[in-house]
Amino acid sequence: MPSLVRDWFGPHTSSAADWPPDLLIRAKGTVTVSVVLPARDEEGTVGEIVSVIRRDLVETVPLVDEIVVVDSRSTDATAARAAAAGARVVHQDDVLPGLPPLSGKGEALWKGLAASTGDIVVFVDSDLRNFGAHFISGLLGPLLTQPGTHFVKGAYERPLIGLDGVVQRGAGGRVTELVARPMLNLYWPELAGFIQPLGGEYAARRSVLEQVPFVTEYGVEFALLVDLLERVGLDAMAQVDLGHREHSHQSTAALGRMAGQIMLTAWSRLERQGRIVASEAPATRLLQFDADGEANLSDVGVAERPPLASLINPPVVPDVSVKEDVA
Ligand SMILES: O=c1ccn([C@@H]2O[C@H](COP(=O)(O)OP(=O)(O)O[C@H]3O[C@H](CO)[C@@H](O)[C@H](O)[C@H]3O)[C@@H](O)[C@H]2O)c(=O)[nH]1
Ligand SMILES: O=C(O)[C@H](O)COP(=O)(O)O
Repeated sequence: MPSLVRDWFGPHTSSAADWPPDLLIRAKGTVTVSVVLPARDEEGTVGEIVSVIRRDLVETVPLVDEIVVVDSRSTDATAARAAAAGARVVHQDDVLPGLPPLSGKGEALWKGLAASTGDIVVFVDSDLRNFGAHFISGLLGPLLTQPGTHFVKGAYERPLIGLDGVVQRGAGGRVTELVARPMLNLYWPELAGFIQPLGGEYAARRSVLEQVPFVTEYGVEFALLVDLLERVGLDAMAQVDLGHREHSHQSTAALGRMAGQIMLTAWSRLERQGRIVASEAPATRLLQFDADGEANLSDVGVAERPPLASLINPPVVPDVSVKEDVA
């Protein structure tokens, strides 16, 4: 391991087993904790996740003060299932309704940050199939016990589970391995020690989350790592091993679009940091061919919400980059 990463990795990597809830409840004091779950068409999993959080981390040990599900334009029973399980459900486009709506996961998280109140915010995906309370207590450990830690990312083994149910251990996280990890190593090698840079489970202090922009769509995790490195420094960032993680896999074509969004996000940070001077902006169109040779054109452009703290004093108009029209 390069020494820069090795020096960070040991002292900043722990395991969920190091942070049992009954130890954390003593450290919590008056600090409040929100769990925010972005959810687009997750009726099959969101209710169970919310139920486990309520049972284990609200009723058994009062570690979590608020559970907010951000319904991200679902067309199924996601909102009803989440509400029935005891979450407060907000609809993505109803939060800060004066702003023009943007789309995707990053928008759902930013709206979730705006709609929640906890001093610490834990983000958890709603499509997890093996969720346990340790996902949340593990992420809270360093934040509740170490004042200098501001951001904690989950790490795990990620299987790839085929439609036939065959499990390939360690083969999940295809965009992580083929795009995000190489990009981080090339341009932000300090971040190379994060085992799962794109994982959807992470927690941070509100005071810090409100100071950084949120990229929309699937650019949000990559941008948060790069922007938080700049804002709080590597020493304030940590990771916790949460065991293994199973989720719903997207198709290869959908992951191609995710990869495009992440590449554009990386490009935006390189440009902002003055490390590339481009003669023209990259295209945001992605042309993909299916098995029958049919061409499909998508827009993989990402937009950006400004730091939430900047909205307290208007201008209320967000810093939104306009997506290219692919029609
Ligand atoms: O428009 C959207 C798209 C997704 N989601 C939710 O976001 C979570 C993650 O989305 P998913 O489509 O399952 O992403 P993955 O294929 O699992 O992508 C991985 O990589 C992404 C890019 O970093 C991360 O955002 C994800 O959290 C991470 O799991 C799920 O709860 C979704 O319901 C929304 O709320 N709105
Ligand atoms: O994080 C990733 O790389 C993407 O979510 C893809 O994950 P998967 O290969 O496990 O579907």
